Amino acid sequence: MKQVVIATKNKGKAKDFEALFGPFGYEVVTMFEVAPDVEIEETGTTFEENAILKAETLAKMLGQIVIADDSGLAIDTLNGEPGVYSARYAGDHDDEANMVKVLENMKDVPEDQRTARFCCALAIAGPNMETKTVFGTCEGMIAYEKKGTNGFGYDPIFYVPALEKHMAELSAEEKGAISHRGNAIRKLALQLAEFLK
Ligand SMILES: O=c1[nH]c(=O)c2ncn([C@@H]3O[C@H](COP(=O)(O)OP(=O)(O)OP(=O)(O)O)[C@@H](O)[C@H]3O)c2[nH]1
Ligand SMILES: [Mg+2]
Repeated sequence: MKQVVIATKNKGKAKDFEALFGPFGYEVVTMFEVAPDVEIEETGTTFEENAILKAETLAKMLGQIVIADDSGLAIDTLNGEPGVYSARYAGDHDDEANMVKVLENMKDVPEDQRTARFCCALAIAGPNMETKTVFGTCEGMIAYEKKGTNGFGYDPIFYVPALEKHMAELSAEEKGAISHRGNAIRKLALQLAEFLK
């Protein structure tokens, strides 16, 4: 089976990518398989910078093409927070604490001011090629409470008006059809066949 290497240690992202790449016959390989002891420090101030950092670091180490994802939640009334710090907003990769902090910060915000979007920068890097980035978003609202058990991160508190559901109520396939990650991947689709052959 053809493989695509993703520079991630986030199991939720890996599941999202499996749903997106699986139908095209690609097996998703993550850092858990190819570089479990490697920690890449995310020192960038934008999603793109961090995605490039992760993709180029692992591509150099492995000598092969790698895709990286840097993503997060931008809430309008919080001036774009948690943004690039989404994974470490309250506790380091503590999804529960992160959601509690958002709900607490938003508890007095009326419905029409609860707009937000998920953002995803993907970088693809490898030997003898110029690194390329694409960006995808998904518009929604911050709910007043959690709903659903699928997905990861802030999915239980992210309401998707178009589907009248919280993101965590969607299957991985349904999420991929409308998500920031799915939208970014679709922008990369034309290049992917060429890069990953
Ligand atoms: O509800 C969510 N649904 C999503 O679809 C989603 N995508 C991103 N996020 C949040 O943003 C952080 C990314 O930070 P991030 O790009 O640094 O990734 P990460 O540190 O989790 O893994 P890695 O890929 O860096 O190894 C994640 O941890 C989450 O908190 C999401 N939340
Ligand atoms: Mg990270």
